[in-house]
Order: sequence, then structure tokens, then C-alpha cells
Amino acid sequence: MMRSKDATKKTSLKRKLKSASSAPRKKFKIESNNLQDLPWKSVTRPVETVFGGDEGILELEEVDDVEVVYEETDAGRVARFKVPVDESEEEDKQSDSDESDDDDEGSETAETDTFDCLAETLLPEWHSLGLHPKLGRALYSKGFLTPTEIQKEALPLALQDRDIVGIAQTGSGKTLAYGLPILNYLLNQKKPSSKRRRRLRALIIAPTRELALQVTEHLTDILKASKLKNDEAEPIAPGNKPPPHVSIAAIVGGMSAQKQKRMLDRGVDILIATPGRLWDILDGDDDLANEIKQIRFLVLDEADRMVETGHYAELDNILRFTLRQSDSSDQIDDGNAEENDEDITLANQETDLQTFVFSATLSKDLQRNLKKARRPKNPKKKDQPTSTLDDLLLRLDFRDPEPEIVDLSPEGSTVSTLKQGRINCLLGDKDVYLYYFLLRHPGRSLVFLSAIDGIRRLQPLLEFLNVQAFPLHSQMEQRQRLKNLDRFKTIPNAVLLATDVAARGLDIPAVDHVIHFQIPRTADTYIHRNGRTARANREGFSMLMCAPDERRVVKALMNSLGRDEQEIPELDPELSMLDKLKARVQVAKQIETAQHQVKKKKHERNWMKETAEALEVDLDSDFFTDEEISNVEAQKQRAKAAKIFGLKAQLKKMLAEPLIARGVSARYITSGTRPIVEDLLSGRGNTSIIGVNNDGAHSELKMVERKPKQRSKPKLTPQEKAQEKKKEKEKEKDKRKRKRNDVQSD
Ligand SMILES: Nc1ncnc2c1ncn2[C@@H]1O[C@H](COP(=O)(O)OP(=O)(O)OP(=O)(O)O)[C@@H](O)[C@H]1O
Repeated sequence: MMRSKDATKKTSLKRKLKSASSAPRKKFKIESNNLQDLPWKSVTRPVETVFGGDEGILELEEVDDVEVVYEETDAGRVARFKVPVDESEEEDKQSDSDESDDDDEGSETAETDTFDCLAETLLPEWHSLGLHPKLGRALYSKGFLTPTEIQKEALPLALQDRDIVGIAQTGSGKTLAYGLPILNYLLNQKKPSSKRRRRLRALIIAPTRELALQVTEHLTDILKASKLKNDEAEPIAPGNKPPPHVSIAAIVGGMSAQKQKRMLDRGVDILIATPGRLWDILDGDDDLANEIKQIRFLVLDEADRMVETGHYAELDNILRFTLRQSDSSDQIDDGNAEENDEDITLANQETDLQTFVFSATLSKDLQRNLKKARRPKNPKKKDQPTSTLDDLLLRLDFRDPEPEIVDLSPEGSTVSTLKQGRINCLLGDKDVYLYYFLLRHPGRSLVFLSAIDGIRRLQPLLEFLNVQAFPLHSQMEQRQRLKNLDRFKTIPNAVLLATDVAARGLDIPAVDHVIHFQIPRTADTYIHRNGRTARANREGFSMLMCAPDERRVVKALMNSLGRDEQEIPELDPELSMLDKLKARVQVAKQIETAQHQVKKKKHERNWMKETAEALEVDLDSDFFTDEEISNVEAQKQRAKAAKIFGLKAQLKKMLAEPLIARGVSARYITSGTRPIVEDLLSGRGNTSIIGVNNDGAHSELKMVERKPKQRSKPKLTPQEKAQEKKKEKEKEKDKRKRKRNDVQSD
């Protein structure tokens, strides 16, 4: 019997004739009616055929000695497969319980060999790293044909068991730079038995829930892509599922802690966690604490962000479990140490812990400090860490005396495919400019605000203006946060209004624009916000919206990046267009204010009623009678509703009016200073503003003319001064001579 695995996942069957009698000590059993359960084996094909001539078939498998028998059941005639049982194999399996649930190890090896033959040609750069063949298969199927720069630098070191501090620009593939060595290690270990609970091997700590879930998804995806068989094609009955070779789990806040605890109880290999929830669970779970003491890999992803978001204490507590006993006396006391030491015994004697710290931003000072192999027992003032992050990272107990620092951060911390622009406008005009930008430059736009209130105000405003905008901030329920993130990912022209909770690590495919509606407080945040676009060598655009009061902050921000504020070109919107948009925004704001008042009133009334009921008190009958509600209040409500209705109608009319760029004739499409016929034919024309092209936001930038700086004259030495004087005298002499000659010739 043969089957082929192709891109369309179709299964074709062919009966293969082979003498059953040739098999020694062979018994037959009715295995199941599930095709997937049969002992399929890979068919090795000559390398030179590669994929040509196979018409899309990537893998071919065969199964020997399987007979199809039919059984009459209540549901009708059902085909079953009669499979031979090799007794010697059975005995071997009995004696080695670890291998017992290895459902397809034999065929996997054969298939792996097939891919391995091709891997050298298909993925030469990955192949030279010597990763597990399954990872080669996964990278190939994901289309990751070569490692990124950080992967090229970090992987060989990581695979030699070195500790690494990796700094590389946003979107450069840092997750796999630390993820592949972990997966490689685990895949090279024996497949765990279903009877024995697996022990935690790798702990990855990430600052935000979304980032932790994204890392989980990324690594799970690689594992899925590494699978040799298409498990989904024919689902295995529940209970029969073999344990995975590598199991990954995430524990983050905002989701059921009970469920996460149950998951941990079952045992996982790789745990990806946010510090807050991990510490909550660890606090009452000695088993997990003991497992963390024995881990093989510790990863801090976006370490600097963890300090910023106030997770310092939790992270510090968690990291204490990874310290070696002998190092405990070296710890820098922060005052919290005493209370924590009671519950934490520093018992980790394992010396093979490998530590990876990754971020797009880590200061040079910190990198230098990390290089110091051992901290002094009583650090002198000058040796003491200067920031919370320094402090935290210096507490890490690197087993490597010289952790390798791989710093690939670009000059000025700017990704080369990122274009930057700015809009200088009044604070009160930011809404209009934002609306203009979103209409003028369609695409997926991530708008950053520093305060949640701003998001609550902007979101309905944009919705009234027919712009699809989703909020994302820390006061939202986790489920809603993920839902909004998903919607933003799937809608190509959507807007995500986010606080800096989304600034780090989130890998959202094809974000076209990052807009700093409010200026970031630090240069690192600016870099990380920008890093949500222009990822993995794609083009991206970032725009600073700068009010007069914010100029100083922007200047300081740019200075700390070693750049001049004036280097960032300004966007050049058409003023007449802005006037039209301003009128729309004003009406939308009026609707928003009126609706907000109605909601507030309703909320207050409900709150008073509920409170009165809870306290079993009658509301003052003069103040709140049904009659009053039905008369005065109802009248007010009706008036408000009518006002909102009127405003909505007005806005609808305004939104229906086409926006036409200056110099364009919508009636005569081939005339005017900007004929639009070509845009219409090419499909490049903007659908919201007639007469402009969708050429990308950078096409609208204008360079601000910069006056060259006046250079002060360098000071001259007395000798130089004398020489200068001499030269001037000679020049004068020459001049006079020429004059005399001119007069004579006249
Ligand atoms: N070798 C590769 N070839 C092509 N794409 C890759 C490769 N490695 C990773 N990627 C893809 O690049 C994108 C960015 O990767 P990742 O999220 O790991 O970046 P990052 O450096 O961690 O970014 P950030 O600093 O913002 O967290 C992902 O979509 C990932 O799938």
C-alpha cells in the first residue's frame, strides 16, 4: 500500500504486493479503521530527482503487509486494516518503556534521512549549523531559507553551550536565535514516555502577555512544521494520542490560572511566562520552584521592558531560583532579600544552565558591566549598578565566565528599511492630522498613545469617521486584547490604538505605519514602537506627531539617539484638505461628547438605583420619581437623542461628499493640473481622496531646508598671524601693480 503526501494533502492508496510469509514470527491483528495509525514508512527517492517531475508530490510513503478486511456494523459495511505484529519488536518495546509510545519513530528516521540528503543543497547555511534535521524541515517549510544576521551570529555560539546577550534591531528574528537552540536540544533528547511526567527544561520570560503568547505561537509553529506526518488529515481518537516530543506552554495573566496550573502539573518542556503570573503560581508551588532550579535554558526576552513595567520584584524573585548556592553570598542586597530568602532555597547546583538575554536595546554600559565575570562581594560605590536594569541583569548567574555579547544594533538604532517623518501641529489639531494621514495613506497603522484616556477618546471618534480602529491597553480584558490584535492582523486597512503595552516584540505581519500620536518618553520606547513596522526587511514608515510643547522632548529624544531633530523630514499636507477634514472631525467630536453625556447620565441613574436597592433605601421621591423620569428626564433624553441623530445625519452627508485634491477636476478626468484618468486606470489612486496616489507616506515628505552652521574661525598662532599678514600685503601689492599696468595700457 502506498500513499503520497502533497501540497493539497490528498492521500492516494495503492496495494503493494509482498509475500507475508517472508516475515518471521508474524501474527496479524485488526489494527483500526484509521489510516493514520498504520505503520507507514518513507520511500527514499534518489536525490537527483529533487522535486522535478513529481508533480507536486513532496513525500512518498509505503506500508507493508496490510490487508483490507470488511466488517458489517450497525452503521453498515466498514473497512478495517489487518496489520502484522512483529513479536520480536513487541518484546523490545516491552523492555524499553520510554520508546513504547514512539508511534512512528522508525518511519520518521527514514523520512528524516531523505530530507537530510536534500537539506545540504536546499538550506546550506542552516545545514552547516548542524541543527536537528526536523528543524531543517520546519525552516524550509516556513520559507526561512537562510538565517538572519542575529541568527547567523548567535546560533553557532548557542549551540556550543555559550551564554549570550543578543542585541539586534526589531524584527530581525531574535526569537529563533534563542528558540532554535532550545528546540534543537530537546529534539536531540529521547522522546519522553507518556508514563513519566516531563521535567521543565527551558524557561522563557517575556514582559507582556501578548509577547509571551506570540513567542509560544512562533515556537509551536516551528514544531508543527517539523512534523513528518500530517496528523490533522486523519485525527487520532482521543486517548490514543502519543505524547509530543517537545511540549510548550504559556502562562500569562488575564487567563485562567487553574487551567495553567493543570497544564504545569501534566509537565512541559518549555515554559513561556510573564513575570507577574509566573510568580503568582510559583509562590505556592514548590514542585515548579524545584523544577526551575534544574532548568537547562533561561531566556529573558526584552529584559529592559520588564524593568520598566514594574515587574522588577517578581522577576528578581524568579531569577533567585536559578542562582547557584555558592553565589548566594555575592548577591547585592536590595532590602527585599530577607523576606524572600525564607521561601527560596538556593539549591541549583546544575552547572549546565545556559542563559540568553535578548533585546533590541541594551546600553553599551550595561554590556560592559555584563562582561565582568564575577561581581565583587562588597561592591565599591563606582562598581555598583547605575540603573534598575543593570542591577537586574547583574544578578543573573551566568555559568559562562564570559557571556558572549552579540551586538548588531544599527547606527542611530534605525532599521534601514524604515522611513521616518514628522508632523508639527498644535496639540488640538492632532486628531485632524491623524485623520488626514489615515485617509491619505491607507494601510495597517499602529497609533501609539501614552495614556489610556486618549485611546478611549480617539476610538469612538475614528469610528464615527468610518475608520476601523481597535483599542489595546492594559485595562482591557485579556480576551478582548487578543481579539483586537487578531482583527488588526487580519484587516489590511485597520488602525490599532495602543499604549506601550504593544511597543515591544509584537510581530504583526505587515504593519505599514507606526504613528507616535503622543511622544514616547524614552529613546528605547521610540525604537521599540518603530520596530513594529519595517520588520524582516520589509519597508515601513514611522511618524512623530509633535505639538509645540513637545518640541523639547523630541529634541532630547533625537539627541540621545545621536541624531538631529531637523533630519526628520516633515509631512506636507494640503491645507485646504485639512480644512474639510477639520469640519468632519468637529461634528464627530460633538457626537462623541453628546453620546458620552447620555451614557454618563444613564450610568449615574443606574448606579443610584442599584445602590438604593442594595441599601434597601427608598430614593428621595421628589428627586427621582418615575413620573419625573417620564416627564423632565425623558424630555431631556429625547432632545439629546434628536441632537445626536441630527449630528449623525450631518456627518453622514459630509462623509459622502468626495474629497478632491487641489488642481483636480473630478468631472473632466483628463483635464485640470492633475488629470486623474491614469490613477483611475492603474488602480493606484487613493479611494478616499480623489487626485492623489497611494505611493506610500514617504512620497509626501518634504525636506526642511537646513542652514549650514556658522563655523567660528580657528585661533591662529603668532607665526600663522604673521604669515597671514604677509600674504595680505602681497595681495595688495599685486592689486596695485595690476592697476598701474591697466592705466598704462589705456
Ligand atoms: N531566518 C528567517 N528568515 C525569514 N524570516 C524569519 C527568519 N527568522 C524569523 N523570521 C520572521 O521574522 C519575523 C520577526 O521575527 P521576531 O519576532 O523573532 O523578531 P525580533 O527580532 O524578536 O523582533 P522584536 O525585537 O520586535 O521582538 C517573524 O515573522 C519571523 O517569523
